[in-house]
Amino acid sequence: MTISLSNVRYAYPDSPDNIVLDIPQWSVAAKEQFFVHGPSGSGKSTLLNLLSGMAKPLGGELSILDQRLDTMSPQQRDKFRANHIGYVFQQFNLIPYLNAVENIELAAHFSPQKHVAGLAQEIAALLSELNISEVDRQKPTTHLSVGQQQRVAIARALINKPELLIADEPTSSLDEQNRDSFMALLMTMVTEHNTTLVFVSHDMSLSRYFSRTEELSNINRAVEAA
Ligand SMILES: Nc1ncnc2c1ncn2[C@@H]1O[C@H](COP(=O)(O)OP(=O)(O)OP(=O)(O)O)[C@@H](O)[C@H]1O
Repeated sequence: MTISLSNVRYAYPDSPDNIVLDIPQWSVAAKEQFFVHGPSGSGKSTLLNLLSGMAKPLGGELSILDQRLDTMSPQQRDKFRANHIGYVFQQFNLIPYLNAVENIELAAHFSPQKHVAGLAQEIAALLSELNISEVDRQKPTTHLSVGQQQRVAIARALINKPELLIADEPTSSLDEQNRDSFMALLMTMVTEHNTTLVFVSHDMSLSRYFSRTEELSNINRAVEAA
């Protein structure tokens, strides 16, 4: 299993009585493309924070790639994330004044052992695969179209060859056409790279792209109690 949760509970430190997540059992197999659906405030981003090691469960067992995140120190979780997990965010979070290559180099910097042979060639290959021209690679990313920024964000998420890719509503600010092309490209890339994908959104229409779909309320007991 790429992801395995058992009796995982979480509350934010400033509201310890408000249990946001209480997940008895949940798992995602390697190379699965998993869609987690839920309304605003249901805990989707919180779940992703736990999976990526940015937050630590209050209790229970949380394993990613057969390693227990819940017993790691914050530093160990940071290192684990850099080495094994890619992230695509809602607003892509590219650094606007850096160009595409520099944005990707920065991500690669946090996982140096994955790039023993030619980082520049790896970036060039990925950007070619994603159809970002030589000229566009040199522009600050604010000067790129939304569609181009999406593709740079995918390249940045994949440069460290993560076994697990996490996507947090990356289509929420896109029009229908951009959304469809982003989804098609994302699915092609994760299939080609044998990446496990966990994608959260409130937009149920996206479920058609995925091999598995789950309502967060079906795995999270805290929702019923709320
Ligand atoms: N930093 C925080 N401190 C305290 N409570 C928080 C914090 N972040 C989120 N919450 C609470 O946790 C619950 C789940 O929030 P979360 O952001 O995970 O939901 P979501 O499903 O991702 O929502 P959205 O679709 O609107 O992004 C909400 O009740 C929210 O108020």
